Amino acid sequence: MPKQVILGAHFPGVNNTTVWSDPRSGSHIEFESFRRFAQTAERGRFDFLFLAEGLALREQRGHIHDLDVVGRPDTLPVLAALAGVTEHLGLVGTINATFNEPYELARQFATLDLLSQGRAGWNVVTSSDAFTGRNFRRGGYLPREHRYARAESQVTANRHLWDSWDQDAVVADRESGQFRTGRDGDFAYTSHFFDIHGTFNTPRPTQGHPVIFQAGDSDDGREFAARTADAIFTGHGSGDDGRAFYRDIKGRLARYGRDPEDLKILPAATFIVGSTDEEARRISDTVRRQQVSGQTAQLILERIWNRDLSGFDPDGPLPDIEPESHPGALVQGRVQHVKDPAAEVARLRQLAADKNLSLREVAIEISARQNFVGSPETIADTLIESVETGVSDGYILVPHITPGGLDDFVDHVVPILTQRGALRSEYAAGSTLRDNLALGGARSATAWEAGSAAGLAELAGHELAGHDLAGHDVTERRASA
Ligand SMILES: Cc1cc2nc3c(=O)[nH]c(=O)nc-3n(C[C@H](O)[C@H](O)[C@H](O)COP(=O)(O)O)c2cc1C
Repeated sequence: MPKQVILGAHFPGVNNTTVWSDPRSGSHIEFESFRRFAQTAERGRFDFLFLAEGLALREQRGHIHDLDVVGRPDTLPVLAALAGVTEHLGLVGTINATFNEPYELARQFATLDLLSQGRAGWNVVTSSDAFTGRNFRRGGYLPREHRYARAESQVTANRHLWDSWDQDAVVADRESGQFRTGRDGDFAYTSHFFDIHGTFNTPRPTQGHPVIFQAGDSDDGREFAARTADAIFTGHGSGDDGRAFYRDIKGRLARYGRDPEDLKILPAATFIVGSTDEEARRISDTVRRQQVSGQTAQLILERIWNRDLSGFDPDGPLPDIEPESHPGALVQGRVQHVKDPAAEVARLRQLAADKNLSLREVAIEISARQNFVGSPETIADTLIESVETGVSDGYILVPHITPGGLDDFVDHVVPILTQRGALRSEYAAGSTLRDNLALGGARSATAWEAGSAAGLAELAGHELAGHDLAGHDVTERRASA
């Protein structure tokens, strides 16, 4: 039997992947789109649906990105509504750890977990810049390197809150008149970032703790995941790059007393299903042109040039001006910046010369590439092989058409995955998201903290001695915060 392929379905909302003009594309805010998408994922016996979070409308040249305006309704109400129209599907939402308070988040995720009977997951992100922070009363709160320290403290505080009630504390026995037993919701948690104590007012989540995801690629982000998360959402999804990321992350776990299976690695993946490989390739070429209009091509290259390229003809050659080395304020609200613009521009010029490409064709070439393109058999085999050979533990699929694009995968690829034994033929009765991901029971907050402390002590004595360790030195953080 092959290993099970974990499958998530990402409703992308705002994204250059999305071909909003396709007749099968629907609204990205009306509930009907989410309902249809979620029920399709459940028909395919996926593990979970996944939502990202956008806290600021991204800007380029001072203008907001058009798709942003319609694309990202608030995560938790959408997931709560979906809990009512699905039965088995996990509901994973991205919520930042920087601008929220533990008490409110613990209540929200406990409630989602209880409403959905154990299907909640939290993708913990930190967000990355003051541009996002200015929407909150704290402005550009927290230097980047301290955000993971807050995130870790945030998750730990949430775990203490979830642990404050016993699982079976509420008995509501009419005969005996006893309403509750067990622990009483008292909690106390103090760190550099929080000092909270009181009585938690929401019963323990069905899963004990909702499943914790992480997304963020720096060394601090990876260590945070190794210490704290049950799953990682990543862009490293194919070939040697995926394998290197997988090895790197799984290799960090032992230090914190964890096994490789305790943290699932789930890259984002786009797909194009055709009746043959050849047909899929043809569709893929068309989709890539749809995804990258002339104007989008200019925007994509501006992120590399860090300069206004609106005066350059998308169907003409690459701009003959040199890039600015620093991103400056041209692009706001995007997490990925090009590390060495001059080197990247040189690479693109070579690419354009080798293949005789226009500005737009270069943009198409370097972006919007679909991960899985082929017949249903080809895609199923590639997925299975990726999981068998240590590229990932599964994928979070991002259809380029929402909500209609997931049907191609569910109707054609899922039956083959099931037939090959790589995907469940039905959900196990009463299974939670944690069960479906084979994560085992939730560890207590105290057990997580002990694992982290032991690993951090070991780290401090080893290769990272002298490194900031995401600001774990409380004295230092106090001084600079
Ligand atoms: C695959 C991936 C998905 C992400 N999704 C989101 C998101 O939905 N919302 C958000 O605010 N940040 C998101 N982030 C950004 C991270 O929260 C983080 O702020 C950023 O990557 C900077 O951290 P890093 O230096 O560790 O990568 C994502 C990052 C990655 C790598």
